[in-house]
Amino acid sequence: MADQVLRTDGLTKHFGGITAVDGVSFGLDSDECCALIGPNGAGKTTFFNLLTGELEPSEGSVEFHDDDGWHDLTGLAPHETASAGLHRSYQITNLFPTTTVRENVRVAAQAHGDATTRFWRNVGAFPEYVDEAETILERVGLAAKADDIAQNLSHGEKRQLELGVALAGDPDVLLLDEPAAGVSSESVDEVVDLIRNVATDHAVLLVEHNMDVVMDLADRIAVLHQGELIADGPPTEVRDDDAVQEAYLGGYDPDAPTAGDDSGDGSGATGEDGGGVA
Ligand SMILES: Nc1ncnc2c1ncn2[C@@H]1O[C@H](COP(=O)(O)OP(=O)(O)OP(=O)(O)O)[C@@H](O)[C@H]1O
Repeated sequence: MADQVLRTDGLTKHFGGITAVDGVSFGLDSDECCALIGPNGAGKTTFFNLLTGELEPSEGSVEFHDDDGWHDLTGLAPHETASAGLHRSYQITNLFPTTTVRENVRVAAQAHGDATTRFWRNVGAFPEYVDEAETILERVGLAAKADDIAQNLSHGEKRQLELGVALAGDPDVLLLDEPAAGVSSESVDEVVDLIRNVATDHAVLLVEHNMDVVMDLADRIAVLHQGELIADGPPTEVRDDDAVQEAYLGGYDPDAPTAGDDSGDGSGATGEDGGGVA
């Protein structure tokens, strides 16, 4: 078994009277693709925000492991957790819409590199970041679109680019927030293949409502419900867990025909085509 790269201990976040994340102790191995699932309001986004430092925990800790051992990330700012090796893609697109595909990745690479405060200046002076961008675009399947303007990409391609942006700076851990959300059913397989590829050399923690994607990709599933981790284990075991069925999956059947809108309403798990099953 690989070593852990990330762990939380008793991680908790209160918003006034609401406990969004409630004493979560969780670990992620360096070679693992783990899915974090749960109904709307379960605390998944808050948990991500606590990991990256976008929110400060009320209690508990976040630690990250590298060659020098464990480091306490609790309460660090997002740029500090990113420097440590924790990168995130967002549910809401986070691209520079009017610049090129290459430039989106180049800026991210340079922001994580030494020239942090100069990332808009003089591209020619930093060819290594252009090279890094080219390599990443190759990997995410967008090399042929490098000169396209980001806002002109299809939705699926924007998801590929977001993954490319998250890969810039060579993180150890990728946190992916609904990477298949809004992607048409024809393109979901491409996104799944891409994440599977990226997961071969990164630890991946993904939030995803599409249970077909989750069952396809995840080595392990962690389930949040009302801020608490109610299950954490192998996919089939978690899928068949009574508490998980009741809290979220509500009769999810991988073989059931699916129909309906592409996004689902997020209140329960969806099949590949977004057919509600809750
Ligand atoms: N900034 C905030 N202020 C107050 N309450 C918040 C804040 N952010 C989240 N919450 C509350 O915390 C709880 C967890 O929300 P969170 O967005 O983390 O859930 P989620 O599992 O990501 O949901 P979704 O699947 O809809 O994205 C919810 O009750 C939400 O209303």
